[in-house]
Amino acid sequence: MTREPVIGVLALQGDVREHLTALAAAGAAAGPVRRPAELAEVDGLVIPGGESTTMSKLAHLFGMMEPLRERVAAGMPVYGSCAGLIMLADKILDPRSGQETVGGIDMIVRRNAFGRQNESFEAAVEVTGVEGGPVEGVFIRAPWVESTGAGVEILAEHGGHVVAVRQRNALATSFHPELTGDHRVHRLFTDMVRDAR
Ligand SMILES: NC(=O)CC[C@H](N)C(=O)O
Repeated sequence: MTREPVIGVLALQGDVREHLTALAAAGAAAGPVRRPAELAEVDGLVIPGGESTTMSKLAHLFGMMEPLRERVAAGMPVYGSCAGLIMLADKILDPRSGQETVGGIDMIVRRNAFGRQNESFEAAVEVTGVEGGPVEGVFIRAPWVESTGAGVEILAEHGGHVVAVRQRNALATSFHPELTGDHRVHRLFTDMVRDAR
């Protein structure tokens, strides 16, 4: 018997509850992760949207930065949306001073690239690997991917900018599928976690 995959949501800051709901709808057992011991228990992890500068600070404070780096480097499936995408970038073009990332995707990202809070928008985005038509992309002070290394698969673009990528075990989107009630991206990630076990 195979149990359902256990997927954590990094719960230091950001829209944790929405991801937990989407993961449950996608068929995963989902729970919040704040401590290294909780991280050790999960098969995969979502890093939510929020504010990457704050999340980075809290990850240090909670002793999570190194454990996160280790597990991502060891192949744990991980999905980051918006601020989570920034956390998975090997490099930020315009980091706040002292801002660090977990890394895992060979890309350079630009924070707040699509504009400020009041320039947030929604757009239909065709995502490679997501069947059944475009997803409704919710972009809130969203980053874009400025450049990618050779091992990075580009899954989606919007307005000529890369907004979804995958490299090995790491998936990331500039937008927030957890806010739409469409669980196809979470299902894609849940399948990645299932395949990795
Ligand atoms: N909605 C979001 O996650 C915004 C991300 C935010 N601009 C950051 O730099 O972290």
